[in-house]
Amino acid sequence: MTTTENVKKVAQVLTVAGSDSGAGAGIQADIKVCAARGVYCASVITAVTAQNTRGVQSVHLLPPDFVSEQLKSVLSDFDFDVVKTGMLPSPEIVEVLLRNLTDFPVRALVIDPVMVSTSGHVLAGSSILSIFRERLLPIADIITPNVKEASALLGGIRIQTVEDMRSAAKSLHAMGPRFVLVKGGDLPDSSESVDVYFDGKEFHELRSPRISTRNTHGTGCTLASCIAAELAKGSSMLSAVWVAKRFVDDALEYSRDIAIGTGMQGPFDHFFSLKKNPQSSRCSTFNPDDLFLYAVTDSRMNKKWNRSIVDAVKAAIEGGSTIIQLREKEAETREFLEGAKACVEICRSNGVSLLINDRIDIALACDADGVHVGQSDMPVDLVRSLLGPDKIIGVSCKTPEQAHQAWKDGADYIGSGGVFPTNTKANNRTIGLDGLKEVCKASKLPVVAIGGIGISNAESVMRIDAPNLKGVAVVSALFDQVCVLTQAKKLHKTLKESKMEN
Ligand SMILES: Cc1ncc(COP(=O)(O)OP(=O)(O)O)c(N)n1
Ligand SMILES: Cc1nc(C(=O)O)sc1CCOP(=O)(O)O
Ligand SMILES: [Mg+2]
Repeated sequence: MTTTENVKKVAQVLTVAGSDSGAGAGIQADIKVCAARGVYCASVITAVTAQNTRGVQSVHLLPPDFVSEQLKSVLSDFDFDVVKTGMLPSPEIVEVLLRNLTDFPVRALVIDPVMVSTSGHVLAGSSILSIFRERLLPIADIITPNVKEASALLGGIRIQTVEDMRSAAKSLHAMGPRFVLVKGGDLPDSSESVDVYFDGKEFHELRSPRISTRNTHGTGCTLASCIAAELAKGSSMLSAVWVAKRFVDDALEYSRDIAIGTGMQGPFDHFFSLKKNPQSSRCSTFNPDDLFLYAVTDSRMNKKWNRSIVDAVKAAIEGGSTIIQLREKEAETREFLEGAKACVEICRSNGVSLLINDRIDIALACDADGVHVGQSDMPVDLVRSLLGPDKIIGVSCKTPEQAHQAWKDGADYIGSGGVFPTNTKANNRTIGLDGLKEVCKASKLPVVAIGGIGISNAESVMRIDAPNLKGVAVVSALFDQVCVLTQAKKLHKTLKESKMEN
């Protein structure tokens, strides 16, 4: 028996779904992803499937009364933050779910309208469509259909383009859910995986490179459960959706070549983050192309222009910045932490990574995506051991020796400068374009150039012949300006043009 004084609240999800004997999808995937995201997951089983990596051999529906028994057991006992549904194979089972949700109201409901398995087996037929449309969708916080499921829910309309996905998302939103995510993984002929998110007012297209692997069984269940897990921890909806998309991409990337089973639909590894080796092919959320337009904030400039850190970051992202670093040299710890937490939320909602300059403590406290450290800050190997394998670590290097060490220590990227003289950082040694080239040549790591860079000279930087030079990091060119948004847009355009010319 626990007393109320010493209880520690644990984020909790309930999944109501089918069992997959191969453990790639269904209940088994849901429990794994929640565990990987640090969330407790209870399970109510609606059906038991006999399936493996070759397909679904047989499906056994549990009696609705017994599904109801399970729902009552857990809903009357646990304090769920989110209920997530997967395979709801009959109208009777949907009916008992609805009844239990009336008896035990929940805070958030994530509906993954599972209808057909990856192998093409029907898991819930057309008989469930009307109860879904009329009773379940109107109470959902988010629904996550793929294009086939979206089409079925909308009476069989054709969905073949991103434009079709947008109008499908709008029509589904009109049926009542607060948010809609139409997953475009099945769209033909695309090098990208594009998901369309609609909140009733705005659309967001969530894009990522398509990962070529046979190990995709369970991606839908994983995505929906990861959204549920992030919501349970307190994320906003858009931020939860971005985190879930990145989680699935990272898991697929890590599991690209694993071999489990002999069929065409292999499972992937939900616990990849426990296994990654910092020295080798780490596949954190870091994409080197994110270094393209790297915005570094400055507390003095924000003060001078009477701008909050949040407004500065919002404008930089809207203008096309692809990664943000909070470099608040003069901020008090408490004020910095509050600003950093708000910026983490904004960045997550826009799929942009947020790093903290120097302050490992702040990065840990606000769950930032990583840190940037210099040669006189905490050593990279120690930062890695404090932050773990998933976080992004950047390190400043002025020499080939430092660049070589950065890779050995497990950094993700190098910031190299000052390329040109700067007024932003006192007594900074300028290394010039030649110094930048030497650093790039000495390392396998991606490099971002920094120091005195702006619209007038960004092209000369991007033109140096170094494939691992990924972009420019700027402070005053964005933040010591009347309008951050306008300057970010202009710089983004200049960078894009010089990239196309290369
Ligand atoms: C992207 C990037 N590159 C270099 C730096 C400089 O870091 P550091 O040498 O630690 O100097 P301070 O920024 O702490 O003054 C950076 N911040 N970002
Ligand atoms: C923070 C920082 N680091 C540098 C380095 O050489 O490592 S130069 C620099 C300041 C960059 O500011 P601006 O874009 O205003 O010149
Ligand atoms: Mg530093």
